[in-house]
Amino acid sequence: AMPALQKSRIVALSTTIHENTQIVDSYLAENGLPSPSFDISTPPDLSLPSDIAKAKEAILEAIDELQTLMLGPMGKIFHEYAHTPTNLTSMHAIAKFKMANSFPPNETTTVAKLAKSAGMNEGDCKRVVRHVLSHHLFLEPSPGAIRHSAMTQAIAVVSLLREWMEDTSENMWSSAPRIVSAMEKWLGLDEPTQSAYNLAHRAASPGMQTSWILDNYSWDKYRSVVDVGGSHGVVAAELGQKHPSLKCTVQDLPEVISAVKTDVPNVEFQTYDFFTPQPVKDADLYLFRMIFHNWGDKYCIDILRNLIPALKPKSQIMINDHVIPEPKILSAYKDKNVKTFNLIIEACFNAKETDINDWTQLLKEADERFAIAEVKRPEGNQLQVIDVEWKG
Ligand SMILES: C[S@@+](CC[C@H](N)C(=O)[O-])C[C@H]1O[C@@H](n2cnc3c(N)ncnc32)[C@H](O)[C@@H]1O
Repeated sequence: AMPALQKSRIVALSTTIHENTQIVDSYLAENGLPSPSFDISTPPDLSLPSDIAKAKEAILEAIDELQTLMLGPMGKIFHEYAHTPTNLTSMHAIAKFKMANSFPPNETTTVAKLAKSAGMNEGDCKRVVRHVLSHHLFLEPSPGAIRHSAMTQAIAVVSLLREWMEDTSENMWSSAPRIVSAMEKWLGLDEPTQSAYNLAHRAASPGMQTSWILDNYSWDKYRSVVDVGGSHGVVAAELGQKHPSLKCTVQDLPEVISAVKTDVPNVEFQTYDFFTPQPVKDADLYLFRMIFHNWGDKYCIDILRNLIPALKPKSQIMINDHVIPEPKILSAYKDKNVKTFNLIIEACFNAKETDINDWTQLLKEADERFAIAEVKRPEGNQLQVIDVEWKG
């Protein structure tokens, strides 16, 4: 018998792209949504139901691998991998000079006019515009005419996006060139280079939604919850609203608590430094959402030990944070995001992302009575939940 013809990897990938693109396309057509383009008719964010989002993920994963294979080893390094710093330079300029905000979405401008309203040197402006045009930020419908693309419009409309771009370029990536020197110089040291850096706005980014923990816990069985480092009450506000009988306390540093604007129903805000003993005794649940990843091990241990005097037998501790998945669980495409974040937090805080073995070790080192009851990995969410029970 003839051996079955084996599809090569690149053809298998192109088939994945083809089939899943059809799924996404039919969904958009059936729901009267615009087909993605660079035009400003494309909204800043397209939310898809989970089965369609899965097809989209499959496309992106396959494209990523196919692109790497087609570039080849040297091509990948020269023409893709090494380009990141240049992208950051133009991202910095776009955000800093508010270039996307300097003319309205429906108008056409020129480099000269854009430079003037953004307060830039014309030559610099031209170089930045040329670079970002190659990434579909701005469009050039005819030579010299500059219009908004879907991307620059998103930057203009979503002010948090522009702020995030500026913040990332200035505060995070500015330390990138020094990470390797630091690795060389301070082998394994735990000190944060910067503490209490408020990343609360990241809570809104895709994959970090609060909805999973809100919807998948029987909150009604608790009477009191303390959200340690709870910022402006991202989680507590919703808890207080949905479960009025629950007593919610949000704790954070004075500068964060004093900026809490509105009166949030059923939520009490309290100034507290988590490197000092926990003042709220005997709560049913202590929540730590995106707290530990900012700190090196010895600081995490300190935070945990400061909780002990407040705990009663069977107190619950919920850790909602990044847990590095076991090798091979994520696709290379998703893994890139996780590992990038890992380098960012090393750059900013000298902290590390931890896998489940590291978490187990860390809790044990803090105190043998911290017992992991369950680890949950909500689908489509970058944050996992580690349920810990106090065996005191
Ligand atoms: C990444 S944010 C997480 C905020 C919130 N838990 C969430 O899930 O969106 C870290 C929070 O820890 C707070 N924080 C930093 N150092 C602290 C300290 N020593 N005591 C209490 N809170 C602190 C920060 O102000 C910030 O609100």
